[in-house]
Amino acid sequence: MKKIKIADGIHMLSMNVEDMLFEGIWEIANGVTLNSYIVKGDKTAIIDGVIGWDGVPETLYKILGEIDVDPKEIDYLIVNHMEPDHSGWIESFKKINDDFTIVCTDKAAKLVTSFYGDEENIRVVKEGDTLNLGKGKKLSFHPVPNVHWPDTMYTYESDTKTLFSCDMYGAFGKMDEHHFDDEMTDEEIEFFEDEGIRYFSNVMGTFAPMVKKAIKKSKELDIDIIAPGHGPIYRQNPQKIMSDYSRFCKYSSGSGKKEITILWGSMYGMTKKAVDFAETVLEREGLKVNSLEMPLESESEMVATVFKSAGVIIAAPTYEYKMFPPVAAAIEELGRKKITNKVAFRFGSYGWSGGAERELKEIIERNRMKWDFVEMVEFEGAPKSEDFNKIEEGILKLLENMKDKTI
Ligand SMILES: Cc1cc2nc3c(=O)[nH]c(=O)nc-3n(C[C@H](O)[C@H](O)[C@H](O)COP(=O)(O)O)c2cc1C
Repeated sequence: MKKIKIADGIHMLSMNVEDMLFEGIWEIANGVTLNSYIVKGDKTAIIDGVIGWDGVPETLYKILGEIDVDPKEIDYLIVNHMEPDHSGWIESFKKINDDFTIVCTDKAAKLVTSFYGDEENIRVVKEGDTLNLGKGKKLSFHPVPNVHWPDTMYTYESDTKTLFSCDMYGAFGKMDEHHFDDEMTDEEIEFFEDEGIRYFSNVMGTFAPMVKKAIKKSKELDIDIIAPGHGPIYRQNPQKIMSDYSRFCKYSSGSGKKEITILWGSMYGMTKKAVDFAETVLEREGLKVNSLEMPLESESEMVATVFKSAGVIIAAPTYEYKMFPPVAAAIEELGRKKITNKVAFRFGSYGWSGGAERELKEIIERNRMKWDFVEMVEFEGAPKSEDFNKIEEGILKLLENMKDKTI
């Protein structure tokens, strides 16, 4: 765990986490940070904690000592969001300090009690409530429900104009030496933008309508610094992460980069022959192609890659009268993440009956995904030259339809 000074009286405590599945599902190939914040006036508040994946709370208490904060003298725990990656240390904290007040929304208060037992000292806050810590440090609270649980809120510090945004404006990706946007190289900025896409699509995407409202709410505050619960701090250009998040909301509802993702699977290489052909057509047309072979690709990467692409090709054969299961499961997952309105094209091989196409339509319909497919191509066994012609036609039509979706 590291301590990073943000301003007089405000520190970030940050730790890198790797080799685990985020939310028990998402492979985090490049790790993730958990950020906690200390605001010290006459009184001391800790905004979100970190769970015990790195010897926390012991490492947390040690590092607090290094910035002259005695954990026993922390007055307020500001719980922006009760998800245990931020609040999981409260139980240990209670063992060393029995005189503190938890500050949170009414929905979080209920969760604090059900997760960590009856708490007497909870101060429930509503929109605009304030907490004066002294020495110019004044916090205000701004609920942003369903970003990403119902309990979530922003905490804003008016002296330094810092927004502690918790999961909002977060990104995957561990931080090494650089923690602020102005310290980062262009490569690091790009890295965190990509990791932001992966984080958003995996964790926040389902809640895109509420994220839009939260962006609006943050724009109403006078912000110099955005300090999220995961990922870098934005102090040079906090507008960047706000506009990135606005764009990510648009990816959720069908727009994307000028890229095509081919989401495919093949048992004996028949559909793969057509995938290889599609790739040559797309390369000829100058498109960036992301090829995701299922089930070899991680779910995290699959969701993120489809999410950010303006066009999608599904390539899968028939298997037991339905679609090849790993591809069908991937599309179900995209449906759960509410990735809607993509323009798409599908082709695949079958032996005698077909059935993949019917299941695909059923999944798209049931999940209300509203994907707009150009005419699908099914071929018997290996693809023949007339099948390749139809596939090429489908791709060219897809590229045409993609034009309005590319941002
Ligand atoms: C386990 C298994 C189940 C299959 N079920 C069906 C089926 O229900 N209907 C059908 O038309 N073809 C079925 N097939 C045939 C495949 O769709 C066909 O072999 C196709 O060419 C496979 O394409 P691929 O090599 O890209 O996987 C099945 C094949 C396998 C191996």
